[in-house]
Amino acid sequence: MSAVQVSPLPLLRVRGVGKRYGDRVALHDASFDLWPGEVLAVVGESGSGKSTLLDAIAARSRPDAGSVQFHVRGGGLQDVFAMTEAQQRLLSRTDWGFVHQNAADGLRMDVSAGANVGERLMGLGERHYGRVRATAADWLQRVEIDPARIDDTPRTFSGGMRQRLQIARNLVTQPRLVFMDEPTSGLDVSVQARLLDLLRQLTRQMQLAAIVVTHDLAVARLLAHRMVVMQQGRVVETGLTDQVLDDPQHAYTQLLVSSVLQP
Ligand SMILES: Nc1ncnc2c1ncn2[C@@H]1O[C@H](COP(=O)(O)OP(=O)(O)OP(=O)(O)O)[C@@H](O)[C@H]1O
Repeated sequence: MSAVQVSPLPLLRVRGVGKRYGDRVALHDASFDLWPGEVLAVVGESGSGKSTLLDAIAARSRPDAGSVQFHVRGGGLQDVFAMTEAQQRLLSRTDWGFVHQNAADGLRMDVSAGANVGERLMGLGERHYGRVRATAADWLQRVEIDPARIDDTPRTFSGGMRQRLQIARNLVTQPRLVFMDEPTSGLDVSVQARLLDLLRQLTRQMQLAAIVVTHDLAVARLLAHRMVVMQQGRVVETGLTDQVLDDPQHAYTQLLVSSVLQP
């Protein structure tokens, strides 16, 4: 499985990104490129710096070192941290999506499923109620939620449905890049499998680039073209997913892979 690289410029360029919390180095010198339509998994054990990396790249927290550049529509690579807050917010509402591990963090729990999806469209200036509702109903269907539930709030949804609704809310604006933080963990195994299938299908159909943080190598295997392995805040190995998983080079990756094979 390899990504199609049609653009001469990456969608995202991460260089030397680092972050400390007091004396603790949470992230050190992370660098990689992400290409349009490419899914990249970030794997590593708990505390290895995966979420710190994701939050820094998604401009949710400012790194202490390094740069993150995004290929904006109709422009070149632009330094995300040189943008104004308003520009960053616009990116988050349009070209970027963020799928949280806990769906409640990415949804408005007290408004209807339809409004959760439609709200992002309205944020982009769509004012026609009929169109917003029709698009929301269409997206509910795409994520396998019965459109008859459009007026129900996510509080009445199961964990898997909430996560699918969060995905619909993020994808309705046709973003080019979606950040996902452990999108399937905390769900039953059968629900996880269905969600993974859906994510795989949607990322392919929409030619969506994604950065998926996961501690689960099976998630990386199924979703990602390429992967980054982190240990103690450092990227210790990167490569095509199948290559890294079938022939890990770094001792830590070998340990991760063998611990899955021999539970
Ligand atoms: N707000 C914070 N204040 C202090 N230390 C932090 C903070 N956030 C993270 N850390 C530390 O930074 C390191 C990396 O944490 P991070 O959450 O990025 O790891 P992770 O790989 O995402 O772990 P997990 O899979 O458990 O979420 C850890 O040592 C953690 O204790």
